[in-house]
Amino acid sequence: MATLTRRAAERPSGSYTTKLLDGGAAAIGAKIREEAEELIEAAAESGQDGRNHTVYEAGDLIYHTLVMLAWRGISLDEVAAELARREGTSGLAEKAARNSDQDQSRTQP
Ligand SMILES: N=c1c2ncn([C@@H]3O[C@H](COP(=O)(O)OP(=O)(O)OP(=O)(O)O)[C@@H](O)[C@H]3O)c2ncn1[C@@H]1O[C@H](COP(=O)(O)O)[C@@H](O)[C@H]1O
Repeated sequence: MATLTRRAAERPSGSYTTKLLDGGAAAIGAKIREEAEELIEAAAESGQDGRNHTVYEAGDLIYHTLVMLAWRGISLDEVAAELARREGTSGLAEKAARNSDQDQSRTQP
């Protein structure tokens, strides 16, 4: 992440990360979408080869996600704080609370 933050500030030529950063959210987002698809496909593959492939594609997806954060000037600490804020709240409970908030705002004038 420190390397990617430096790339975002300095934009050296000959860097793949610089090329992505210069393409902005659209270019980085397209790679994230592509790598997410590849991760899903790899995870469905069986055996040790499928496992290794999944690790490889997860690395690609995480790298491109980190590039998006660097492009937005967001640190990993900020994401860690968001995850810490969620700690202990089940996704099901969080979703139920959100749906109940939406129902209330629909019934209130
Ligand atoms: N961790 C990574 C990393 N993971 C994946 N990739 C690149 O992400 C791309 C993945 O895209 P694909 O698999 O689709 O490969 P491709 O078809 O060649 O890619 P496209 O031309 O279609 O974009 C490949 O070019 C990989 O080399 C990465 N590139 C860089 N890093 C890290 O970022 C650092 C800085 O890299 P540079 O900015 O390029 O010097 C490196 O030292 C690494 O630590």
